[in-house]
Amino acid sequence: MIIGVPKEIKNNENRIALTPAGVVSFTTSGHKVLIEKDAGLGSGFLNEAYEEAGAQIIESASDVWSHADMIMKVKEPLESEYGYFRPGLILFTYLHLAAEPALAKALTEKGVTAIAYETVEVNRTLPLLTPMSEVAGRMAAQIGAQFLQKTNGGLGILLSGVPGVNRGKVTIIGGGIVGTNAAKMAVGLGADVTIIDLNADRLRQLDDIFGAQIKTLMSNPFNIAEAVAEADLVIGAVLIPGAKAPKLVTEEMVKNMKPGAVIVDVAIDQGGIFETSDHVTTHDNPIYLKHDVVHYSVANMPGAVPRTSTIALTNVTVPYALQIANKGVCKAIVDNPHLKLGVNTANGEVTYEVVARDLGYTYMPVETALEKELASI
Ligand SMILES: NC(=O)C1=CN([C@@H]2O[C@H](COP(=O)(O)OP(=O)(O)OC[C@H]3O[C@@H](n4cnc5c(N)ncnc54)[C@H](O)[C@@H]3O)[C@@H](O)[C@H]2O)C=CC1
Ligand SMILES: CC(=O)C(=O)O
Repeated sequence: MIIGVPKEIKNNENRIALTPAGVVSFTTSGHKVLIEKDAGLGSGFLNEAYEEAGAQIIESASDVWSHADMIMKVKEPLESEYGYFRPGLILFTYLHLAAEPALAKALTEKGVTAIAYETVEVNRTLPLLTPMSEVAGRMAAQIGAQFLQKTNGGLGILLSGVPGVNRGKVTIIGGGIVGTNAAKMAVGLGADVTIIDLNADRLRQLDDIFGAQIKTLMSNPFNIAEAVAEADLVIGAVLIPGAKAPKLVTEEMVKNMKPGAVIVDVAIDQGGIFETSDHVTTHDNPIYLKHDVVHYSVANMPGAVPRTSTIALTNVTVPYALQIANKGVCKAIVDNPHLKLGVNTANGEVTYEVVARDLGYTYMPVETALEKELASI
């Protein structure tokens, strides 16, 4: 198979979908890898390193897209890339389609087999999302601390406090991978941390991990309103896999926050959990003020720490990509039901149920969408 890796074009997206080590995994299995020139530079990987690993460096994005059987990316394709879509093309990347209706339309109109990293699921865990959630969760506490500084528009609070002065209050909504990693950093910074989740077992696990260093609360509108009003920093970390994020924090709750308090809505890639985080921001211009509250809603937070993130991401994506390359997409998804859950579109159909529901498509199981192809393997 020919695997193509274009340069990421999203604002300040410096990750790349394959490292030179990843290239070696493909070339030793007999595949050909095309890397767009300079695509690895942001992560510290030179063109020469890819060539030494056996890849071919290609000058233009369009040549990478048009010659590859499978495109590996990090972020969802942007509008300027939709023109490269064609029937039968395999796309393996983050998609977050429930928040990207135009992309869903382009993928289905062009018959792309699009496999989303974030919906590959193993025993109710999301192995291809986890490492980036670890990165974004850890960043969320650090970014919150930064924007709480008066000089950055915030309240002027040091999360640790100092002897004789209260610690800053951090409320984390969603206690999964992002939430746990945000809590680790916030506890490390000395903050007063509350984690809210809907899953009582998850709250028990968090209590076991952190003990008296955190408080836990069941997720309901009453508890959320109270914890949000008290907080200096609120981190949004809820996920319902594949689905548009629920708006758990209403505009009224945000109005009750202190002027200069900070919201970091990590869940913005699925649409965000705050009614007021109504648009995505970029690393170039990461914040805006609404009701005097600082909102940070960057959808590619790990793109700012690309060296760490590229290695962490490709550690987990390459084994799945190799299965697709070695077996072809149909045999790979038949053999691996976890990977099958990643397929969001195929042959013009939306094949992930909650994405279809949230975007108003008729859901078609992937076995039905790829019936003919599956019959011939
Ligand atoms: N902005 C960015 O750059 C990045 C964003 N993310 C996003 O962060 C979000 C969280 O991801 P993970 O932590 O990996 O997900 P996860 O699945 O590990 O955790 C989600 C948590 O939300 C909880 N939850 C569900 N409904 C809830 C409710 N109504 N109230 C409170 N809690 C509820 C679940 O019980 C679970 O513990 C996702 O949207 C993910 O795509 C991840 C990485 C980077
Ligand atoms: C998860 C995701 O969308 C990211 O790492 O950018």
